[in-house]
Amino acid sequence: MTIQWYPGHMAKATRELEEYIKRVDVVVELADARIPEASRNPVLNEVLSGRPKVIAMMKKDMADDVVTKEWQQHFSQNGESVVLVNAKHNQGVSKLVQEVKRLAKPRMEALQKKGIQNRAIRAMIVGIPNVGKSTLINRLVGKNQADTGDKPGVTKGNRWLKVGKQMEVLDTPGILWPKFEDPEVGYKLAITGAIKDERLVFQDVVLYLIQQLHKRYPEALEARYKLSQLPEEGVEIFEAIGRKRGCLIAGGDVDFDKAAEIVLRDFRSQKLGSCSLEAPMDSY
Ligand SMILES: Nc1nc2c(ncn2[C@@H]2O[C@H](COP(=O)(O)OP(=O)(O)OP(=O)(O)O)[C@@H](O)[C@H]2O)c(=O)[nH]1
Repeated sequence: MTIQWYPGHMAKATRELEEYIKRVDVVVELADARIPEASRNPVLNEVLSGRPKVIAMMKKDMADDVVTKEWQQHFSQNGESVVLVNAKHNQGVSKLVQEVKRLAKPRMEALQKKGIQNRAIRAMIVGIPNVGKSTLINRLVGKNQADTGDKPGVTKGNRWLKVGKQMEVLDTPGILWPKFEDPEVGYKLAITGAIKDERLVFQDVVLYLIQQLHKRYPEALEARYKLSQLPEEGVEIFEAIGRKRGCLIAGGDVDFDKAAEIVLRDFRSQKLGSCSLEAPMDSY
């Protein structure tokens, strides 16, 4: 496993995040619904400075509904506020706005008592790379405002984008660096596209994906690759997929890089269905 994390980088990102959080009333933490645990960073809760937070489980359309419900319950039981979102198709977005307003209420009432009237609620979006931060911000603010922000020369970093009349969102989403001392977390982040699938470990990443699919969704593997009986070991399934798809090198051996590309592409484009890669307690 050669995917590595650079602690200096993370410390800097965390300090920046802390500064931004001081300016907001509510934090919206984006998690990938397929890997709700692996896509979050526990450091966030330590730098909230008392700000309320809602977890938006993004890409809910790509995850297994049953498992997502389990996660929702799990987070709720831990006292976390959760909303399921599919920003691509604008589902759950208004619910998220309602939840931000609900969570902000005590802070807004406190401001009113201090004589600060009619200040919009300020929210910040944070999440790991590729989790859907920009897509959500575009949904929240509407295309026009976001487009303006994209023009060269427009100063970014301190601007608030309007979300209706009562809410604003910081134009710079916070990058929440994933934390992965655990190699499995690294694999999950590579599979979902949060970190680059480095060539060196590419086959390992996809082998892990195949093992997870074998454990959780064997019928999806069988159907997609027309394998009437799945071999027992992940590496054998990997090889069988390669043969079925004609990924061969001279001498008739399987070209695992090519087979890996196919499986990863199929997973990311949901050709294998809506699959979750982790469940609370992992009771599978
Ligand atoms: N299916 C699905 N795709 C989504 C959803 N939200 C975002 N995406 C897709 O995920 C990809 C990444 O989305 P972005 O909004 O660019 O993610 P980001 O967090 O801003 O990414 P970085 O700028 O790399 O940090 C894009 O291809 C989006 O179309 C969703 O709810 N469902």
